[in-house]
Amino acid sequence: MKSSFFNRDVAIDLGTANTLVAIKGKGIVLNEPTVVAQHHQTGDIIAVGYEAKQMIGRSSGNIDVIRPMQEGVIADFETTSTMIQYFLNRVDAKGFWTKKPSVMICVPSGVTKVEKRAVWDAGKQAGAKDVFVITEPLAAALGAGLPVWEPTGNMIVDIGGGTTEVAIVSLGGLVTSRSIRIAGDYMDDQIQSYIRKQYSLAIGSATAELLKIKLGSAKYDDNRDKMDVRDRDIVTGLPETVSVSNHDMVTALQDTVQSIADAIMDTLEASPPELSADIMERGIVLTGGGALLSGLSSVVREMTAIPVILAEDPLYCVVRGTMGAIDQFSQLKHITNDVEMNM
Ligand SMILES: Nc1ncnc2c1ncn2[C@@H]1O[C@H](COP(=O)(O)OP(=O)(O)OP(=O)(O)O)[C@@H](O)[C@H]1O
Repeated sequence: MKSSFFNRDVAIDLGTANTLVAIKGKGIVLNEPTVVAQHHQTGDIIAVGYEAKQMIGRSSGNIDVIRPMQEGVIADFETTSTMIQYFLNRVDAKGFWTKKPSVMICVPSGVTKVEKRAVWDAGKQAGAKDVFVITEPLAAALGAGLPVWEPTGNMIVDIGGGTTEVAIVSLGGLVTSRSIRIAGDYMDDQIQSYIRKQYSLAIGSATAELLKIKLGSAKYDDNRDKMDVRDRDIVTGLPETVSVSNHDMVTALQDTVQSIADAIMDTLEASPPELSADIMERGIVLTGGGALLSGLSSVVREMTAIPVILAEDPLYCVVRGTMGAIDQFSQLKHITNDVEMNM
């Protein structure tokens, strides 16, 4: 059923690590890191997105490089709001709409009413006609193509940058959900502290992320090459090169993987027996960038004894589902609080 509310529809996935913007009929038109660089004294915006991410760890005292979303919550209201406006204006500059668009923004499930309101204000200030807010697990489930409308339990596990959101969806709404602050950023932190402890080397978060993506896995993989990492030795203070192996990565990441499996089991235990029986049969669907960690699906399958399916294009499920929620808005607004409009 199509809604008549929207003219030139825009979907925004406001993620801890990345912000994506999609336009109906055009697809994803913007995909940038959720990072803003500001002048320390004046607060003027110097760079947003990729340009700002390059400045992390490299800026002078005059520039603050901020990640305004952290651990699934809006850590910096004003900067988040300015960033949304900046991204919308940038998309608008490409001339995608002549009339004011309607915007559906996806936010982490942990955000408060006040934070939702701030997001809503930002959309309005950027020139949106109507602003709608949807919570992340529902968007992820829609984007992964789960049959959310059916009277059957579907489990979605969205492993993003700041949070892992585990939810059971049935009949168009979240029946039960859990959000833990253990996801991609936490994996990077674990890698940084492992390398510091094991090799006395202080590496930055960007290097840790690179190690995770290129060498990391949830289980040992002897086919992976080692990777040389050069940074500052914390004892001598001099530059040093160490050779990091896949075994190092698995050891560094094992607690994170265990925590994700525990969150899945806790959510299952809290769900009505009929729904958990559905999930045990149908399986768990993984979305989000963190789900791309090599071998994660099979390790979670071993730990939970439930089939695990990695969604197609896990990094794009949330924005795809946010766009899908626009089409299904008339249905959603009657049955769930996970989609709200015009606060
Ligand atoms: N191939 C990969 N292997 C492991 N991790 C990856 C891979 N590709 C991306 N990631 C990680 O995925 C995370 C970003 O995922 P995503 O864009 O889904 O998060 P987000 O939506 O911004 O965050 P959140 O959902 O917490 O708000 C980052 O931590 C990134 O390092």
